[in-house]
Amino acid sequence: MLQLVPPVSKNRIISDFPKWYTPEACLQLRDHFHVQVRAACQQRSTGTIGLKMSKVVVVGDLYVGKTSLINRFCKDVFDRDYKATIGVDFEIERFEIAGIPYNLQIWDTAGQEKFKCITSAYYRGAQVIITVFDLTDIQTLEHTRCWLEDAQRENEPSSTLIFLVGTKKDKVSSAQCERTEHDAVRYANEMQAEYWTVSAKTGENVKEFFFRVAALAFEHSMLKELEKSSGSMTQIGAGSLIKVEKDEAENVKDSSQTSISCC
Ligand SMILES: Nc1nc2c(ncn2[C@@H]2O[C@H](COP(=O)(O)OP(=O)(O)OP(=O)(O)O)[C@@H](O)[C@H]2O)c(=O)[nH]1
Ligand SMILES: [Mg+2]
Repeated sequence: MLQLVPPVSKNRIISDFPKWYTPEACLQLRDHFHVQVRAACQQRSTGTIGLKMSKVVVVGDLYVGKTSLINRFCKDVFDRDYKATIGVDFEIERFEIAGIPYNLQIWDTAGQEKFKCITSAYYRGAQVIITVFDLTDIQTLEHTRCWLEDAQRENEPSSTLIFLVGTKKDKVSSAQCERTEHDAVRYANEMQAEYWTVSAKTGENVKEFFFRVAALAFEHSMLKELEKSSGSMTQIGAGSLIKVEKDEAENVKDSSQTSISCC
C-alpha cells in the first residue's frame, strides 16, 4: 500500500505516560493516560487529533538556553558558542502517542528586549507555554513571571499548559541546584506550572521533559475534543432527545490558570 506520510521515528514513540520531574510542582500525578483518552485511543476514535499541530512557545531571558534546549531535543546537537535568536524560529516534531500520531510546533523566541514586539506576535494560539530560566542566574527565574504574563496576554489562560524549566544543570553543584529548586518550585506553584531542570549540554532530562510536554498536550487536546464531540443529551418536554454542546470554556477546568500580577 502507498504510504503518504513517513512513519514516526522510533525515538518519538510514547507508549507509557511520562512521569513528572517532581511531585511538588507538576500538572498532574497520574501514571496513566486519562481513562477516556485510553479508551478513545484503543478504539481509534480520536477525531482530528492526528491531523492537528499543537503550538508550543518557548520564552525567557536572553542567554538562558532556549535555543540550546530545543536544538538538543530536535537535532541532538549542542553549540558552546552563543548565537542570539533573531525574532523567532520553529521546529516541528512528530510523535506517536498511545498509537495516535501527534505533532508539536515548537516556537523558539528571542530573549532580547529589542525583539519583543516581533516575538509577542507569535504567542497567540499557544497550547503550551514553556518559561525558561538559567539555574546559574536567579534573576532570570524572577523574570519568568513577566514572560508568562506577556505570553498569556495573547491566549486564553485556561487553555494553556505551563512549564517552568531551569537550564544548565551541568553548571551547578547539586547543593546549588537544590537551593534554586526550592525557589523555583514556589514560582512554579504560583504560575500553576510544572517544574523541570535540564542540561542541553549533557542532554540530562531533555527527552524526558519534551515527552512529558507532548503527552500532557496530547491528553489535554484529546479531552477537549472528546468533550466537544460528546455534548450532552437533553429531553425537551415529551419530545425526542437533542444534543446540547457545552460551552468550550467549561471544557478545560482541569488546567485552569490564575492571572499573575507582575512587574
Ligand atoms: N553549560 C551549558 N551551557 C548551556 C546550556 N544551554 C545553553 N548553554 C549556553 O548558553 C548560551 C546561550 O544559549 P542559547 O540557547 O543561545 O540561549 P537563548 O535563550 O536561546 O538566547 P536568545 O536567543 O538570545 O534568547 C550558549 O553559549 C549555550 O552554549 C547548558 O545546558 N549547559
Ligand atoms: Mg535563542
